Amino acid sequence: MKKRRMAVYYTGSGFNESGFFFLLRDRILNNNFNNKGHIDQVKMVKICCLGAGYVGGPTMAVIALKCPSIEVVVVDISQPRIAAWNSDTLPIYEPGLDEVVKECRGRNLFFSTDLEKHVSEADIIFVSVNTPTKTRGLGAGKAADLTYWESAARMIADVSKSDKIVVEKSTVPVKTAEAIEKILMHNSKGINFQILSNPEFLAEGTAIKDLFNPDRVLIGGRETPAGQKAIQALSDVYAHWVPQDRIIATNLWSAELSKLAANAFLAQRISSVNAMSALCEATGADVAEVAHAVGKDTRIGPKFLNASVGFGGSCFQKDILNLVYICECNGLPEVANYWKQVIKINDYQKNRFVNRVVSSMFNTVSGKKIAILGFAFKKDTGDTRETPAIDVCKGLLGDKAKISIYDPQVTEDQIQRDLSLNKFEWDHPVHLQPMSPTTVKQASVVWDAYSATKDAHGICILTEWDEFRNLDFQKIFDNMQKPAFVFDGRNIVDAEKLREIGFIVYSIGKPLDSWLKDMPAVA
Ligand SMILES: NC(=O)C1=CN([C@@H]2O[C@H](COP(=O)(O)OP(=O)(O)OC[C@H]3O[C@@H](n4cnc5c(N)ncnc54)[C@H](O)[C@@H]3O)[C@@H](O)[C@H]2O)C=CC1
Ligand SMILES: O=C(O)[C@H]1O[C@H](OP(=O)(O)OP(=O)(O)OC[C@H]2O[C@@H](n3ccc(=O)[nH]c3=O)[C@H](O)[C@@H]2O)[C@H](O)[C@@H](O)[C@@H]1O
Repeated sequence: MKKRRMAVYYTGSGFNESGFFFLLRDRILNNNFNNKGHIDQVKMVKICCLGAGYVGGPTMAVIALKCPSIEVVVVDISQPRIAAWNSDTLPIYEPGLDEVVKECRGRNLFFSTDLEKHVSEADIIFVSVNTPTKTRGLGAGKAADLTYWESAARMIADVSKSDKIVVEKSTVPVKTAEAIEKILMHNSKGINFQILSNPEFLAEGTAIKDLFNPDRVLIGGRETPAGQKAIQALSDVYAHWVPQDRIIATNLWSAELSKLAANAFLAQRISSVNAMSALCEATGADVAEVAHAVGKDTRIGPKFLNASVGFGGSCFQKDILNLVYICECNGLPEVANYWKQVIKINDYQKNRFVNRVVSSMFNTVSGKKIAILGFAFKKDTGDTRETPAIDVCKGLLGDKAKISIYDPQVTEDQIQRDLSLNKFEWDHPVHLQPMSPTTVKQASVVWDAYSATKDAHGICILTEWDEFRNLDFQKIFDNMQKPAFVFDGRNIVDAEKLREIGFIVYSIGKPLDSWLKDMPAVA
């Protein structure tokens, strides 16, 4: 069967476009034929990924682990990031990642800054670069900034000497593939490029687990024979470990839009439960009980219904803003406003939390020490992009609090940077961000929860790190100013036990402490 295909598509000194994808497919499946139809020495398929970040790094490490016959090179314009990937201290913290990288690095997984060499040698190029929210010009504050994507596409066009499959791994606006195609084809010198959309659904903190066992792998491509063959070639990579029924093929635009839709639906669930949490506090209902009862309906399901201080992370807000912009550009203002509301409720939830802290503490936190436990946007990651902790800290600093921050994975430098950067600046490659942002003097960063809480008037729990559940709260209470407050933005502490110790406790969406009931309404 494979011999016959090769005989049909292999055309002497070169390939037509279908021939390239068949050869690629055969190589992925590890059968290589020369032009006489004999098996050649195996020439490895080469994958190159542009962007060694939270997505590029773990995704490529798992492909390398699961496909030993494929050479995977991850390249980046940031030299320090590549140096870190080649060191014992990887640039991102992700459970299980060290083990995967250690097993493959130097075998069939490589990290390099030599973009042009590896792009020109690759058969499949993943592009996993930043797609931040635009801060200036048309669509500022909403549209995706495709600067990094465009420069990656131009470089691919410039250095390529052979046919390539170019895979959109970054989250991009619908129809980006069309723009990328234009850039690639314009300079193609007769080279055949096939663009695929293969959005990534991993969540940070569980990236390796998600990549090992994805709910689905989505591959969108052109509905032409060459497009379909490119889809097949990429599915063959994933088929090394992902069951066939979880690999979904669609057209390009469905794949691009599905990624934005999935993030919008997930964020919408959180805003829905957070909106309910405000009503629970007003009525005496308990949001955990409501979420449990609602989630028991199999049509709704139990996941992603934890009320919180607000969602964070690099993508939910960015991708919804992008979706809103696309709706507006397509003349759909009602649809745009519908999704905008998800962000508005998230902002409301963060403001509500800050107002609750300030109003509970006699309407001022000026000069008071507030301990911040957790700064990352969720547990098991050191990532702080768009973390609700930034807004909460800025809100408290705005009311002149002194804040003392502890997070097990986030460095002081990162926290200071986050508190001084302007909105959306954080989402550009690190080496292009402002070099030395001004230090926020009212904020200090310490290395354990007990130092953070010593002499504090209140504690805000902003990340659900497991270690915060098991703190010695009696010891903490003894070392705090009185009355001592705990504001639990993640509902992880046992409020009743803390009240027995003497704390005044606020938990999101739970019946209010009698102290808080008399406080002015918050919004
Ligand atoms: N972080 C996450 O959990 C997820 C992110 N995504 C999407 O994946 C994309 C990447 O996200 P992250 O990995 O989190 O970003 P990141 O900021 O961690 O990594 C992006 C990397 O691309 C590099 N880069 C920028 N321009 C480049 C170029 N022209 N050539 C080579 N490298 C270049 C940067 O230096 C940076 O290291 C974004 O579109 C994001 O929306 C999708 C799913 C999950
Ligand atoms: O495109 C992306 O970047 C990714 O965005 C999210 O992943 P991530 O942001 O890493 O983490 P999530 O677990 O989704 O949490 C996002 C935020 O929502 C919060 N959250 C989550 C769940 C919940 O019930 N309540 C809640 O407040 C988390 O604390 C966190 O701040 C999606 O879950 C991934 O599928 C997607 O690939």
